[in-house]
Amino acid sequence: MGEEASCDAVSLTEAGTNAKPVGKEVGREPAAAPAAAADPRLQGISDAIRVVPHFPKQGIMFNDITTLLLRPRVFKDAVDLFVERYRGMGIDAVAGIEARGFVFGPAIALAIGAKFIPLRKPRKLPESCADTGSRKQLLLLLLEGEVISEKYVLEYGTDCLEMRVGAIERSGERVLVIDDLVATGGTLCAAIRLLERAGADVVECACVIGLPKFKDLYKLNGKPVYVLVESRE
Ligand SMILES: O=P(O)(O)OC[C@H]1O[C@H](OP(=O)(O)OP(=O)(O)O)[C@H](O)[C@@H]1O
Ligand SMILES: Nc1ncnc2[nH]cnc12
Repeated sequence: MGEEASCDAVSLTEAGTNAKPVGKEVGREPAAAPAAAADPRLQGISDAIRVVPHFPKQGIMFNDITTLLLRPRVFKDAVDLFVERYRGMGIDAVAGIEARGFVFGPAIALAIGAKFIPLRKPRKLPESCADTGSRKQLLLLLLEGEVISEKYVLEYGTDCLEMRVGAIERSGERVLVIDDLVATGGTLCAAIRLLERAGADVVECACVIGLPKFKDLYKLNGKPVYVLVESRE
């Protein structure tokens, strides 16, 4: 198992406001100027996201990606931008966060030749249960099917993510975490903690959208977050 992650989402009271660059890492300085920064596909992606005020709670500007999904050209552009960045980086697995990370993660995983690991909301993953076979077979089955959980706080509530430990098949597998959006970073923190507990090496987190008011405020155990566009709120 990996070391305990030092991972903190921001508290909502720390949030300020910020500008709106695109196609870049947040949460740590990029090693080089982002190649995607001037990519014309980014404007189309930004334009295709609907911003809904006061959903699901008063004061939240909700970034809705379902409008982007209705435009296949733009949807493909978003997937392609990630594929172009991560192809050839020796990524073994793409871990997608339920639910919206499941929309982008599998397409990216298939295109870069990686396996897909679903990080699920509570009580969706079956734990192994066996009443036949040898003691050794039973033990292996239970270990392989073990499900681990991490609770977290996000922009508008609390939740929990779960993963099957056996999805990481050898220590040090290189994993990319995918979601549609990073706000406080609470969800990504929980994802990193789960993967590291299972022995993975989390290379980077990648989201279509970043909320600028939270960037630079969260610590994700030193892991960078790459976002395509910043919210227009
Ligand atoms: O950075 P954070 O403050 O943690 O927030 C980001 C998370 O919030 C949204 O998911 P949500 O929990 O609403 O779940 P859903 O995708 O099932 O709607 C979004 O898809 C991210 O997973
Ligand atoms: N503002 C927001 N829009 C969409 N999803 C979110 N998850 C957390 N904050 C969000």
